[in-house]
Formats: sequence, C-alpha cells, structure tokens
Amino acid sequence: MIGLNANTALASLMSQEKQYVGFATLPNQVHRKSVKKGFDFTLMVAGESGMGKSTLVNSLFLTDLYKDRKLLNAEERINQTVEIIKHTVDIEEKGVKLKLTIVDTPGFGDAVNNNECWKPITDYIDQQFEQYFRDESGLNRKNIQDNRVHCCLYFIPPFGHGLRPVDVEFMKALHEKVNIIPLIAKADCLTPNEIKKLKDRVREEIDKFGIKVYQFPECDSDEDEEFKQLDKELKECTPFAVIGSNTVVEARGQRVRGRLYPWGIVEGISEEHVDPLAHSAVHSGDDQVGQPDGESHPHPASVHSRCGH
Ligand SMILES: Nc1nc2c(ncn2[C@@H]2O[C@H](COP(=O)(O)OP(=O)(O)OP(=O)(O)O)[C@@H](O)[C@H]2O)c(=O)[nH]1
Repeated sequence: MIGLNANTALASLMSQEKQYVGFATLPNQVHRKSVKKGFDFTLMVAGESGMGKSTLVNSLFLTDLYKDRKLLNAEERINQTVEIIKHTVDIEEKGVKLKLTIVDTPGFGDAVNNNECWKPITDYIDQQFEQYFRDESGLNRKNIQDNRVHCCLYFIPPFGHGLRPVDVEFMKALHEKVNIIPLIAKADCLTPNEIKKLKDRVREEIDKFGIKVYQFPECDSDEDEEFKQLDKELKECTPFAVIGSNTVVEARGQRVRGRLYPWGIVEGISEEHVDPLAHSAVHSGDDQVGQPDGESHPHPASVHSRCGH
C-alpha cells in the first residue's frame, strides 16, 4: 500500500513536472541557477582621505572590511602614490550569495600635485575588462571570476562650493568605464539648506562638464503610484548626501546607527530594521536630529555581520 502511494505520488509529481517542461520554466531555471551560484559585485570607493569612505562601506554592509587598515601620518602621505586595495567578503542573505569586493583607492587626491592621480585607477579598471575578455575568449568559460568594477561611489567633500577640478577630471576619466554614483560626504556637517545648494551646484556642474553619472533605470509602468512616487523622489535626491556611522546609539527608545554629538543625535537606521543589503546609510539630506538620550556603543559588527571570510 505504501509502495503504491509512493508510486502514485511520484507519478503525480512527474506529471506536474511534465506540465512545466518547456520554455516557460526557463526564467525559474535561470533564477535557481543564479541564486545557487551567487553573484559577484565589485564596488569601488574613491575620494580623498578622511571623507568617510570606510565608515560608509562598513555601515552599508554591517561589517568591518577595514580591519587591517594602517593610517598614515602627514609625512608618509606626501610620498604616497595611489594604490588599489581589494577587500572581499561573502555575504549570504535569504539563501542568495553575494561575493562582494570593495576596491579602495587610498592616496587618491591626497598628494600635493594631483595631476593624473586617477591614472592607476583607470588602468586597474581597464585591466579587469581585459582579463574578463581573455577569460571569455578562453576554453574554460564556466567559472569565470568577474572582477570588473560594476560601480564607483565617488565622495565629494561637503566643504566646497561644488565640484573641484580633481572631481571633474576623475569622473570624466571614468564615466565611460564604470557606473559612477557621486555622493556628498559627511552630510551632517551641512544644514538642509546648504545641502540643497550644494546638490544643485553639483548637478549643474555635472551637466556643464558633460559627466555621465549612473542613471537609475526607469520604473515599470505597472508599478503602483506610491512606488512610482518613491522612485521619483529617490532619483531627485541625486547626488545623495550620505552620513556614515559605525556606532549604535539609542534615540527615542530605539537603537539606531547614528552619530552622537553634544547637541543631539544624527540618526541613521533603526537596528530592528537592519537588513544589511536593503539598508543603506544614504540620506536625502533630511536627517533628523533627536535628543541624546543614549550612550554611544561600538558597533557590534560580529553580531550583525552576516559575512563569511
Ligand atoms: N561628521 C562625519 N564624520 C564622519 C562621517 N563618516 C565618517 N566620519 C569620520 O571621519 C573620519 C574618517 O573616516 P574614514 O571612514 O576613516 O574615512 P576614509 O575616507 O575611509 O579615510 P581613508 O581611509 O584615509 O581614505 C573618522 O573619524 C570618521 O568617524 C560622517 O558621515 N560624518
């Protein structure tokens, strides 16, 4: 009887499977295969030293990607050339694997003479394209490691009146090779009005100099109105004003990632809502300032991090 039941179940399963054999199952197959294999994502961060690059990356991915970082003093910086340093972590979320590589560019924009300081960076990007092209033209195409730089977060200092010559030159040198997302660093140093002015200025200059920054894809027409509105607002926020923080503070009874100042707290995101990849410390500039009703604690990266090695 048991055998009969098992056979019947198997037959029914097979007939169900049979119904779905056809090209209609292709998206599912591709989806399953991609999820199983995981994704490679390479994110480059560039901007002068101290702009909060490592803090933002750590807060975006809730991990400490810069454990071994050695901070240089002013004398050492004078002779420092631009370097390319890669940090890699494996992240898994809801069964989807992501191999995240952060390409850091220490030394960029820090020298007395910054002439062509983006050259090692463009060379690196070109090398990755060439390597990928070689691998694709080779015999073993199954396990190609994609090291191409998919996106570059470019940190614009909050202290100036717009883009500096080095910012313009950097973005122009890279815009045909990589998706550039310009960010206004350390936005908590500016008032909402100042942020707005700086954003307008940066947008104007991006247009004026013909810089092609990353354009977010068009929203599907069948999305609901609320989503469309959110998408529109998000696109209008570019260049994003960002605030990084690796500390957890308590504000209005909630644990949030934020920056505790003598005058208040600049809030990030509530710890209850933390979802490493969905969470971003990217703000539109309307950061709330609460009352300091909690202590600052070091961010327990090991607790929240879902990263492997
Ligand atoms: N006010 C403010 N300070 C920040 C922010 N993000 C980082 N910082 C602080 O700025 C300093 C430098 O931050 P890092 O993240 O080390 O800067 P970096 O760009 O990675 O520096 P390099 O590794 O030298 O290139 C630290 O003291 C941070 O705590 C921010 O959003 N606002």
